[in-house]
Amino acid sequence: MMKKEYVFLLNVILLLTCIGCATPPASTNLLYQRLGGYHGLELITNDFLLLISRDKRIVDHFNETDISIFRQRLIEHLCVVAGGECDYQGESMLNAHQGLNITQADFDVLVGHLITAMKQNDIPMATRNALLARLAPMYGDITYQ
Ligand code: HEM
Repeated sequence: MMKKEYVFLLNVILLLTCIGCATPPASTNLLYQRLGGYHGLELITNDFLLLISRDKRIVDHFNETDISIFRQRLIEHLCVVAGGECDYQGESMLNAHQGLNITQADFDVLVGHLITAMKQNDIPMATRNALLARLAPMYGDITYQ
């Protein structure tokens, strides 16, 4: 494993020691609930970050990233996208990814890891696809053309 990947992985592992610290916001939304609610999204995001940390094709994009903050923003963002009552405090997808030179291939790799993370948490295909359908329109804002 390369040093940068190792550091990223170490950060993720350290972070996972604090799982369950946040208070889950209440929500009645169906997709959000089908994803396991706030705790379900925490588990999916943890697995998602581990998969990213082990993937040398994309891990370098996150060299400067504070994994703890990134994890929290990801959970909040997925929560809002799924219709949960979270307060997303991050940037728009356009602002967050502008200038990062994210290719369409990078996007596909990352989405593949999200699918794997959902599978690892026993999220059924219909639910996985429902979330992906809500993320797909962000494609143009995240990748550079
Ligand atoms: C469906 C696709 C994606 C979603 C939903 C997503 C979501 C997010 C969110 C919520 C943030 C946090 C923004 C903030 O802190 O203000 C973020 C930041 C970021 N994303 Fe993405 N992203 C996606 C695709 C990608 C891809 C394909 C890459 C590169 C392989 C990528 C790399 C980054 C990086 C480097 C940051 C900045 C992290 C930092 O603060 O250092 N993202 N993304």
